Amino acid sequence: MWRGGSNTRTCKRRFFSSPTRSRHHRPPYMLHSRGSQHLKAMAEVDHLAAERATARFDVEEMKVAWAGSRHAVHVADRMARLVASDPVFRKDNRTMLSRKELFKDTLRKAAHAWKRIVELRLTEEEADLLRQYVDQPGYVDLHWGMFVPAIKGQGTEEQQHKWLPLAYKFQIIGCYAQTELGHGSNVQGLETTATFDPKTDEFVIHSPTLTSSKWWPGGLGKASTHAVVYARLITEGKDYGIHGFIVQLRSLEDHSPLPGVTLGDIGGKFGSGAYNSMDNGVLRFDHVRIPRDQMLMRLSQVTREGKYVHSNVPKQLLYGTMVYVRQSIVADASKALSRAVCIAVRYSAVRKQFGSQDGGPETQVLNYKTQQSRLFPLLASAYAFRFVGDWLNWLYTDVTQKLEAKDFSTLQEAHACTAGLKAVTTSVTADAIEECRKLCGGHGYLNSSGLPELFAVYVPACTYEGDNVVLLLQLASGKQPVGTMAYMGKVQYLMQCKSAVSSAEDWLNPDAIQEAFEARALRMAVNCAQNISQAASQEEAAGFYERSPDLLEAAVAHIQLIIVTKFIEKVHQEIPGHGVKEQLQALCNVYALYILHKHLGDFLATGCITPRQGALANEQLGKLYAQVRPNAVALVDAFNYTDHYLGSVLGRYDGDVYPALYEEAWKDPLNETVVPEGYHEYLRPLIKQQQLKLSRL
Ligand SMILES: CCCCCCCC/C=C\CCCCCCCCCC(=O)SCCNC(=O)CCNC(=O)[C@H](O)C(C)(C)COP(=O)(O)OP(=O)(O)OC[C@H]1O[C@@H](n2cnc3c(N)ncnc32)[C@H](O)[C@@H]1OP(=O)(O)O
Ligand SMILES: Cc1cc2nc3c(=O)[nH]c(=O)nc-3n(C[C@H](O)[C@H](O)[C@H](O)COP(=O)(O)OP(=O)(O)OC[C@H]3O[C@@H](n4cnc5c(N)ncnc54)[C@H](O)[C@@H]3O)c2cc1C
Repeated sequence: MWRGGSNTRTCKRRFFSSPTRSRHHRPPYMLHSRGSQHLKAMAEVDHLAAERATARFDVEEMKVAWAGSRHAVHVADRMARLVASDPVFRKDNRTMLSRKELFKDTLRKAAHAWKRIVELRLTEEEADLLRQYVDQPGYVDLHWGMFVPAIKGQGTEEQQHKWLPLAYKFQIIGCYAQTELGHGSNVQGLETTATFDPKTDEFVIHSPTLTSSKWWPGGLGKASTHAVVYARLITEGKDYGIHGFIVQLRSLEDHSPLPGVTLGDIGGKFGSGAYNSMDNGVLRFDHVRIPRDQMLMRLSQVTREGKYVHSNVPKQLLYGTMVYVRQSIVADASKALSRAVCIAVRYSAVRKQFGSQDGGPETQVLNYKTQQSRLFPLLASAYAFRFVGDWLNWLYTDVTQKLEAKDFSTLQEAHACTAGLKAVTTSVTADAIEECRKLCGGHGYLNSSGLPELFAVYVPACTYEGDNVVLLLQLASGKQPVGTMAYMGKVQYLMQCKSAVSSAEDWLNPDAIQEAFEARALRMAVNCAQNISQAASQEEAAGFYERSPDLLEAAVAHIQLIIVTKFIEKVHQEIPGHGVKEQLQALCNVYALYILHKHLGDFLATGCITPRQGALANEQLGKLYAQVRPNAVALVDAFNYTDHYLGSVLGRYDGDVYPALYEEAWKDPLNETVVPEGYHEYLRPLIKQQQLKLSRL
């Protein structure tokens, strides 16, 4: 939800309380009852009906393909409607609230969501969806998304037994306090200390410097009572590096900070509304004592005597919570992207410009080839990210099960894939939301389009949970040709193969696409490896550093190959529903050929394809856009988003955009009075002064 709070208060103030408000200042259609009846009648018209009629596939079945199962469609539908119909979850003035009002509104919504979850005895799946549709970043995201998973992943059974029930019932509220003012990406560089005191069997948590202040954790600033704090473990005079500790921050009686704890909010963030609903916080410790058993001890322990014992597991398991969150961020990318694309496609079908010579209808902007070539790749990317997200979720579940059985063989692959996919999908999505804003012309810049706030909320995903560049470099440092890197085992073939494409249609062959993408990714990786060894005769690290810009591009090529591969695999599956498979096939081809066209330099420079084959790919892309065009609106309908969730007058399901835009404008606080505040102080004297000057001439 992008906006929040009750609309009643603003309406009353707007229409009945203002002494300076003129009746004639209302929108014309609100002046008499006939006007509003007319508006109602208009609202019943589906302005996009003609678009929906041209779809060549079964939209209901596409909803199933998008959601993953019939059950998933059904549950999502119920939860979305539950939220949309509840006045507490209204979100039509969020960008106009002050920071304090917005934060209080977030607390209110979170409390109400919890009440509904308990009253309706919702399952975990339903509760997650309900929170998703409430759609306002807040402390609960970190409580459920990071605090609980950190305890589950890094706590012993006893610790889980003690802390999880408290967290599940909201008897405590937790956040994830890792990043510090001086260090975020470099986790090993964190400065907060946890020194074991064997005399009292406690850890002393301390912030030795200003730069060691915890800085950024969501939910920390005002809401959390507890945190999982990452600190350097020091025992018997030795520093054992970063470990997690459960630390109580605030009183459970009156919410005041506990002795030795200094904490607050770090201040306003990018955009109005947006992520300002979240209380990202600052936290300092002055020798705060916690019992020894509040160190998360699944991976390593400190004994009563102060001895450090490390279980026989990779130390990177400490980063497990981040891997978990990165895979959910990939799933989320397709949601954010599909929302923006849904708005832009529907509005582009409604919006008309030019094309009429004789006063007849103008052209829908969706019919312009340039609009299609900017928009349809984003539509295809939304589907591509959805399916690769499903696969990543499978990979994560698989690695988790293996870890339970002490099999760590796929840990590195899971880290590389989550890091790389998180980086690529969030960067593309952030850029795509901005592109959708431009695709909606001037109206896209209005808050009521929903796009500015969607962008402002989404864009930090490129930074949080690992800066995208840092994560891509992690991927680039991967060494073994296993899992998704297995194609590297075909090095001899892929280094010399030549694409057999000789016509535009040949690019519809998934094998041709797959081979071109594999050869490009492999050749870029091999080029990097060769350049690294040439750049640094003595040390590999120096060469890696020197060639890191090229490594980034090679990492992106590898991730794009994974996305294309998983889309192709999806389309190969049995997919029920008239025309559904064909549409997905077309979108898969759009995605792959668009990437090929956009990165043509890579494909040509590595000699995977010829310039002529590149031109044929572009020719085929144009044909695919024409194939997508009649299905575009139905393809975004398949996302199954309610108007409430979309939060956009431009993306309304019925396409009745103009009355909605007009009505929204009048809700702005500036329109509460006809004559603005400040007129008598600043405008009138100015005008009068000028008039006086003129009269003297
Ligand atoms: C919460 C739910 C979210 C859902 C998302 C929905 C979004 C919806 C929008 C709004 C809703 C609001 C919700 C928003 C939530 C925001 C949450 C944000 C929370 C945070 O940001 S928490 C802080 C995150 N911080 C980071 O990510 C830091 C990044 N840095 C690192 O990860 C590491 O420091 C590093 C990986 C870059 C380097 O680590 P280091 O120990 O120095 O390691 P290296 O020497 O480079 O590598 C050593 C070795 O380890 C391997 N390795 C590294 N990491 C991992 C890992 N995670 N798993 C496994 N293995 C790992 C590495 O490859 C090396 O291996 P090798 O030796 O080469 O074999
Ligand atoms: C909205 C939001 C919510 C957050 N929530 C939380 C939370 O709940 N809990 C928490 O602990 N943290 C949280 N964070 C912090 C977040 O995880 C960090 O900001 C993130 O990991 C990036 O680290 P940094 O800020 O130190 O960036 P820096 O590492 O300082 O990055 C600055 C620049 O340096 C570049 N750079 C850094 N290292 C390298 C390198 N090795 N090679 C090349 N370039 C490099 C980066 O690409 C970037 O351009 C949040 C951040 C935001 C914005």
